[in-house]
Amino acid sequence: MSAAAAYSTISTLSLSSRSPLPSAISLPSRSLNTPRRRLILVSCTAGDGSSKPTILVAEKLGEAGVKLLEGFANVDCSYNMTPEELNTKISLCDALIVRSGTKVGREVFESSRGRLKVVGRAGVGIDNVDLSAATEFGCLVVNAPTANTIAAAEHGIALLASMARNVAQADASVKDGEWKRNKYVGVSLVGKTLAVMGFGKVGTEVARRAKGLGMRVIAHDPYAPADRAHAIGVELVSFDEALATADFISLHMPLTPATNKILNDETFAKMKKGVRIVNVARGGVIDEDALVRALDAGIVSQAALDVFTKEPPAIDSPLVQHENVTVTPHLGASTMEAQEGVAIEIAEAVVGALNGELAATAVNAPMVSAERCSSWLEEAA
Ligand SMILES: NC(=O)C1=CN([C@@H]2O[C@H](COP(=O)(O)OP(=O)(O)OC[C@H]3O[C@@H](n4cnc5c(N)ncnc54)[C@H](O)[C@@H]3O)[C@@H](O)[C@H]2O)C=CC1
Ligand SMILES: O=C(O)C(=O)COP(=O)(O)O
Repeated sequence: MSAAAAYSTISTLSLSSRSPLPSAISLPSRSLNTPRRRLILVSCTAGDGSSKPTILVAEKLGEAGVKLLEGFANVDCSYNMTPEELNTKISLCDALIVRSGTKVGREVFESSRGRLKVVGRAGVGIDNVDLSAATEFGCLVVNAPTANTIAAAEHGIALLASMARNVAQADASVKDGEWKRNKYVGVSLVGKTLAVMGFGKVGTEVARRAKGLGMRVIAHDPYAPADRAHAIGVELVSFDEALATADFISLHMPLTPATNKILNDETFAKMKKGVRIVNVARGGVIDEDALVRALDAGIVSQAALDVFTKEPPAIDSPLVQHENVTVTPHLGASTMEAQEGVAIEIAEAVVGALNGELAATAVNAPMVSAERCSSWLEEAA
């Protein structure tokens, strides 16, 4: 199908025909009488007139994904670039693929001077991409929302169980020549209440697994339907009820202005004394200084953290060094299986978008102007 034909087909589709957008940028629900918003397509040949577009891969991507990209484009895998190197290279690229370690801020779009058409986020969270700048510069942002769900949920459960039994601390102690069986007595999971904060893809899989461990699972999510929760035996509760009831809290919401530092001095004060917290979502959803205070005060007895406001965190961070805190270096999505899946998912999304196909995982498509889109299509025709 030509790009123009594809555009005319797609422009008649409504948002409701697609899988839901990630909640971080969920669109307001539409009444039946509201005009349907149009989806937008990108179509592209190389900006320099050659037949192939150029795709810059800025962080390690699974081999199958790279191969898929190479079948369609010139692929430049340049890992560990400085921001300056990225800004220099970007003006020669039609698409950019990143994970969570690359900040794609306004200056990247400015430096691209209009050539960058697609940013692919090889994972779920798009908080490292400036979506409004992308939209302003007419660049489509796509993510890979499904392939790492299980990996993230499994890591959440791994942290939950290892925190409850002091596995990391006990391991370090034995390796130090100690044998402190009394010091590392843990707590049981069975019969305890777990509050899943953010009952989306990862949260739901964590809830299922926690039920299998004999936990009572409640969830808080302002946008999740109660019947989906009930179907797996989970009760949806208010934010305050979740805080007041939970023995364990597991965070699975995106980082947005609304969730930034959602756990803070005020909300820690509402928690059950001795609560244990797992964070496989984003560091920014917790006020990290407040968490240290809550740990020191015994409000929070333990925390297991995969993500940090600044990654990597400072080596002397009082949070990282706290004896009741277990940390991992943002490993939630890091299984062999998830990384291969994510690589394919993002490569297909980016190639599809550059080809002018419907970008099912676009996170800003409805906000890119139709005029901008039409100009790409004219260029491509
Ligand atoms: N540590 C890691 O390597 C990984 C981290 N993640 C993080 O986990 C997050 C969730 O991933 P998915 O479950 O795939 O996304 P998702 O979009 O399926 O689920 C997120 C859920 O959070 C809910 N939510 C939004 N605002 C909320 C609020 N104020 N309070 C409670 N719930 C709220 C949404 O309604 C949605 O149901 C991602 O945004 C990402 O930041 C995801 C994968 C791997
Ligand atoms: O998918 C996500 O949101 C993640 O946090 C995974 O991040 P990563 O791709 O492993 O840098």
